[in-house]
Order: sequence, then structure tokens, then C-alpha cells
Amino acid sequence: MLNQGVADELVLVDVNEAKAEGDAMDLNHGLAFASSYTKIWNGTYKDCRDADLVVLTAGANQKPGETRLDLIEKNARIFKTIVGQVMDADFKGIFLVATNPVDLLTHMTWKFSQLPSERVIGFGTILDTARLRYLIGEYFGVDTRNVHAYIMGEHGDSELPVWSHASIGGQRLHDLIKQSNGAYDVKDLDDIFIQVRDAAYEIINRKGATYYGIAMGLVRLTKAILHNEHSILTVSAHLTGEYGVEDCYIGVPAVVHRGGIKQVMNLTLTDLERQQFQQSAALLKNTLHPVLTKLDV
Ligand SMILES: NC(=O)C1=CN([C@@H]2O[C@H](COP(=O)(O)OP(=O)(O)OC[C@H]3O[C@@H](n4cnc5c(N)ncnc54)[C@H](O)[C@@H]3O)[C@@H](O)[C@H]2O)C=CC1
Ligand SMILES: CC(=O)C(=O)O
Repeated sequence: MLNQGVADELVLVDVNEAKAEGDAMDLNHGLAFASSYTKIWNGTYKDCRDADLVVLTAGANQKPGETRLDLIEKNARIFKTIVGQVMDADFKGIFLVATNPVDLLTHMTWKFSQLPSERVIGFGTILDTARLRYLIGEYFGVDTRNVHAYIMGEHGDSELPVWSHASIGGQRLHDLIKQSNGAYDVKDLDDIFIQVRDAAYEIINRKGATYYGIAMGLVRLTKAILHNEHSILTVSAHLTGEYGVEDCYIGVPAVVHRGGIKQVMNLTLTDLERQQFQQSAALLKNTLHPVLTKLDV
């Protein structure tokens, strides 16, 4: 955020106040090398009163072998306290949720805050989509930024690749493979997807947590919101019938602007993709409802 000069002010709030203070000091020491000035301090929930955006990254992360869904109860309790305190500060902005399981915690943030759903946004499958674009770029030997492809569904094990809409430089991936005289094989796409789906596990096994992709992705989404970009990103949005799914926060391509989520893109999926998407939504809903009941939401 600091490097890219995205915001005028950045407040860090953490239950571990010393950590937030240390982070603020450390970041301020980078200001001399930044492209523009950002006012940075460690604060309290009261500082959320006139914030445009509150980014929620607090809570437990996965330990090796844990799934994202395993974190739900622990992080739901943390979110109930945090969102309550932010709303008590008379917050009128947009929530952006990154903590896992991100789709479920976005849904809870929406419930706890009672804000309109377009102003509660989850990080969704933005990172998975970036991982997919990177791996496709490597496979075909092109710049990842020229690859268009989406991961949709849960940010987790039930997500799916939308191969039917994947393209490079305007050419559909399936056509590119067909015309390649065997240079590329459609079967390799399965391996690419598995690498995407399991990427977080692989990184967590090696270094304990993922840092850089998520950070750059969160800055990208923050910019799209604060700068009113109308960018299409695979956020976790609240569906009310799109893709045959009702009342579920889940990763879908959507137009993001200063007001939050402007519009969910309604892609024509293949029968298999639609079925996989609906199964992913069903898994999320079945996991969410017992926790909502337990927390009396
Ligand atoms: N959506 C995505 O694509 C990604 C999500 N994540 C998720 O982000 C979350 C954070 O991960 P890390 O930054 O690696 O963890 P971390 O452990 O480094 O940071 C979490 C912070 O939350 C704070 N915290 C804990 N309880 C709190 C409370 N009640 N109030 C305020 N602060 C509290 C901790 O003191 C700590 O500073 C995890 O759930 C992780 O799975 C991480 C990477 C990607
Ligand atoms: C931790 C996590 O959710 C990720 O890196 O995808």
C-alpha cells in the first residue's frame, strides 16, 4: 500500500497492540523511499469512523495440513467482536475481508454489520486467479498479464477453473491447444489446476504462511475500490440467483468500483462448470449455517 501510494492514511489495528505499533514504526521508516506520502499509525477501532475502507486480515491462519474451512469457528468469533466494534464507531465505508475461510467470513461480516451486500466484499478467488494466470503464462510462454482466465467458487478445495472462458491474447485456450500440432496437451490443464488449488498448502509447508501474492492482490483490489476503477476481479460477492445460487458469498468475476461491488458478471458456463460451481456453493452454505446458529446470528 505504501509503495504504491494507494491511500492518504493507513491505520493498523491489532489485538497485539505492540505488533501494530512496531509495524507502524517499521513502515514509517520506509516513507523516505516511497513515491508519495502516506500517514501511517497504529490506532483503535474508533479510527474506523471516517475510514473509506476497512480491510479485515485478523485471525488465525492455516497450520500445515489444515484446510481453510477448519478455521471457521475460531475466526467467526474473532470477527463478531471486530465487526461489532467497527460498526460501533459509526463506520460508513466498505469492508474488504481476507481472513479465511474468506467466503464464510465475508458472509458473517455482512450479517454482523448489516451493511448493504455490495459494501461487504471478500477477497474471493483473486489470488487463485492470479496463480492460474501465472501458471498458464509459464506453460504457454507468454506474459501472465496477457492471460485471461478465472478461478470461481470457494477460495478453497472446492474451487473450479473456468476453462471455457480462458484465453490468451484474444484466442481461446482450447483453440490454441488444438492448433498447436501437439505442442500443448489439454490434459496438462488438469495439472495446472491442481497446482493452483494446492498452492497455499505447498507454500505453508515451506514457509508457514503466504505473504506476497495476497499482499499485492489486496492492494490491487483496494486500488480498484478507492480509485473507482470499475475493474473486473474475482471477488467473493453475495449471490441472489446468479448461476442458480441463492444467498451465498462466493468467488465470481464482478465489476468493482467506489461503491463496492457494482455488478456480478453472469458468464455462460458449461454444464460441468455450472454443476461444480453449485456444488462449491452448497458446501459453503452447509458449513456456514451451523456456525451461524451456534453464534446466534
Ligand atoms: N484470502 C486469501 O487469499 C488469503 C487469506 N489469508 C488469511 O489471512 C488471515 C491472516 O493470516 P496471516 O496474516 O498469515 O496471519 P498472522 O498470524 O500473521 O496475522 C494475524 C493477525 O491477526 C491478529 N489478531 C488475532 N486475533 C485478533 C483479534 N481478535 N483482533 C484483532 N487482531 C487479531 C494477530 O495478532 C495477528 O497480528 C488467515 O486467516 C489466513 O488464512 C492469508 C493469505 C491469503
Ligand atoms: C492462505 C491462502 O488462503 C492462500 O494463500 O491462498
